[in-house]
Amino acid sequence: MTTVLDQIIAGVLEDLAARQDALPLAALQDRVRALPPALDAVAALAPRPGIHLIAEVKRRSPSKGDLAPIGDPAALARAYQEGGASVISVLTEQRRFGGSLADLQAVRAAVDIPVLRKDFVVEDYQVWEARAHGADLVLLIVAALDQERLVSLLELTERLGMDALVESHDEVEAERAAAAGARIIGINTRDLRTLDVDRATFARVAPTVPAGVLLVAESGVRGPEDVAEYAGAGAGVVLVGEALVTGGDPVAGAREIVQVQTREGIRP
Ligand SMILES: O=C(O)c1ccccc1NCC(=O)[C@H](O)[C@H](O)COP(=O)(O)O
Repeated sequence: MTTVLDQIIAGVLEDLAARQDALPLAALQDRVRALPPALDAVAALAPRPGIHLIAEVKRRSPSKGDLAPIGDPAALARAYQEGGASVISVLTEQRRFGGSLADLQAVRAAVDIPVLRKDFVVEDYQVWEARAHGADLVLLIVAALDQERLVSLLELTERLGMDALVESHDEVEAERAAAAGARIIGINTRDLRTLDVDRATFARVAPTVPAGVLLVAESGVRGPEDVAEYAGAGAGVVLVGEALVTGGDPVAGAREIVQVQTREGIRP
């Protein structure tokens, strides 16, 4: 059966082929070599008494359709940074999420904290492309990659001085992420088959992630109570999209999240 993920990746690969025709890998690599080093996302997300926020620039989604008209992604990212975000996530997938590499580049130029390229990365070219447009880390979705590909993409990010947020949806995927050597593991509580969010997934899967790995709770945050729930189950980082772009005041929205009082849950 074809899943939503399969359909998204099919579109991503078509668009990727067009970009590869327009700009061969060697030329892309030359651009990357001329850049300053990537920022250190692991350091930016290091455990602390409070929660870290990865704030997302998200225009549209398969589950919700149009979320918000984001006229100026750079201004939105600056607002997130002002509100206390530690990392900015930029959805660059075009067909389903309305994002672009231009959004990524604009955000990179606007903030001085690490920037995540959030996309459906399956080819080396996309990692080089992410770095060329200023990303410091990329999303690698375990469900989209066999283990060999996951390991080799992770190695490429390291060679480029980048980090990866390795996303899992269940215990088996979290184990694969850890076995691949991921230093940042996300547990996405949105089921990729149904697109439904079940926040309880985080508390179920989190204990299977080894100590010392940065643990990110992804999706489904509606407000501070959900952040507190994820933090209580061990998340040191939350990734939030919809609630921030639809909330009306991104500075206040980000601030409200990073000010959530965390207790003993967050892992060292
Ligand atoms: O958001 C979706 O509908 C979606 C569907 C299929 C694959 C991925 C999808 N979202 C990507 C994300 O992981 C979220 O943008 C991110 O976790 C933020 O989620 P939220 O705060 O619930 O907007």
